[in-house]
Amino acid sequence: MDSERVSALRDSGENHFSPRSNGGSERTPLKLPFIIGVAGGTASGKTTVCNMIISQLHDQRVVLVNQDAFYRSLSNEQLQKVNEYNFDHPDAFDTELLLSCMEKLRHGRTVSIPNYDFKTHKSIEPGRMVNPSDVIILEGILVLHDSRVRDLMNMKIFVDTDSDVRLSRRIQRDTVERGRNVENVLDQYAKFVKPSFEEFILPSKKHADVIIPRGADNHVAIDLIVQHICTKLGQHDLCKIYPNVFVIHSTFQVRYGNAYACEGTKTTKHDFVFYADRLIRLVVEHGLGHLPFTEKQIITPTGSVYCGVVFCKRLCGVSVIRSGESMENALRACCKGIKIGKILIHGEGKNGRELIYEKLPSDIASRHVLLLDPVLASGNSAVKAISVLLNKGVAESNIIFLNLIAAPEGIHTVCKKFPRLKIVTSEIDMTLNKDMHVIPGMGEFGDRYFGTGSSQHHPK
Ligand SMILES: Nc1ncnc2c1ncn2[C@@H]1O[C@H](COP(=O)(O)OP(=O)(O)O)[C@@H](O)[C@H]1O
Ligand SMILES: Nc1ccn([C@@H]2O[C@H](COP(=O)(O)O)[C@@H](O)[C@H]2O)c(=O)n1
Ligand SMILES: [Mg+2]
Repeated sequence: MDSERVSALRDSGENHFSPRSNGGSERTPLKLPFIIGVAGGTASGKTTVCNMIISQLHDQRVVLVNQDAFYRSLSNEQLQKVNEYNFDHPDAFDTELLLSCMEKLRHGRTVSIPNYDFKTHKSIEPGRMVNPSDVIILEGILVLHDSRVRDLMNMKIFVDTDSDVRLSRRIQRDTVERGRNVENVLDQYAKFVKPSFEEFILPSKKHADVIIPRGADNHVAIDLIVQHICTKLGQHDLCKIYPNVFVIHSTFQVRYGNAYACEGTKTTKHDFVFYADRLIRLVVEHGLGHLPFTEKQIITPTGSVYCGVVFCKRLCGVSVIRSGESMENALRACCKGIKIGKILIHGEGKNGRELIYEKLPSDIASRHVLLLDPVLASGNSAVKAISVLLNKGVAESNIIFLNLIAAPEGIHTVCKKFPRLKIVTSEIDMTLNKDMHVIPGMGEFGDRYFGTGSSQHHPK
């Protein structure tokens, strides 16, 4: 399999099936599925965690593929000495077959996945027919071990459960479900399971994007993962429709910050400001990366030549009062001496927006503008603010609109009207509620950031 090509496709954001696929066994792979790998030691709760994720992704088409299905069948000779066979070694699996099945599923083809019997140690015919889906979860002790398998994944998870807990669960499970006795389980554990865990499984943890301590008991981690998958499935579509929408790379730092900033009653004003400021800084840095630049060579103190870049100097920030003012400090910290203008817009509901106040640099028409507003909801205020800038002579393509959270409705509104402007955000949320608030959202951002109003601890 050509893993370089796989990475290139993924990096270009080419992902996921169309929700309007034909539903048959051969689907048009307009987009590639979102592939999640779930590894961890035996009985760590991998299967249980996957089933919880699947049940929470109720409105997505999800399929679970178990690495166990790709165990090689034992020959009669091997069966005679089954107690000497290491089922925890990478060679126990037919990884070529796993890769070929995954590649077919990834390209929208139905595949037959073998059925494995833990009592007879053999594959049994017929296999299980698996249809392609929007999300494919590949689960097993060694799914993060082989780099070719890892390269297929958009998200890598390691379920990290205490080894004593795992051993006691394994005894329980294997004596009840896999036809073993306690002595077999303990012998196999000491001879193969534990040493292979240390040699192959534990080292693969470093490849994980997310580590789930305590497995299925960790509801917070599972909720975050489900939210991330939902966001990714929605986000990629919008980024494909509007190539000028950029969602900053969703590291766990970003999700961590968003989790705190979005949390309602438990996050104090102080914590909210801390996490919001971190996210704002990331968005501002990312937004600045979209400015035009020229290359510049300099001589370093060691006399070496360094080839760097110089960004366009004619810049200004414009904050939409009041929430947008929370982003000014981060912009000032990144661009020394930057001019900052302000716009105040009034009006709620469907009756349009009114410009109340503006103070903008007199030469704004010749500048690149970073428009600051942390929440893009319906997009009506943004449209008004952008129109003010355009009326002042700013070129649409010279505007970069920075926000922390954007609703799909706001993105549609802004991007349809202003296709040349860029939007940089840290997260595209699910939708707007009837009060035009972003869901799940952060509540009243200005009140929470500046510590005013009754909603600071009870966001709507
Ligand atoms: N959080 C948990 N609490 C109690 N029992 C659990 C928990 N997670 C898993 N189990 C049980 O432990 C056993 C192993 O879990 P499983 O999900 O099959 O692990 P794995 O797929 O990692 O081998 C199963 O019998 C399962 O029901
Ligand atoms: N015939 C077999 C095949 C595998 N095993 C053990 O299963 C474990 C992997 O499955 P989990 O659900 O626990 O992840 C692995 O540790 C093998 O030792 C087996 O006992 N017999
Ligand atoms: Mg399992």
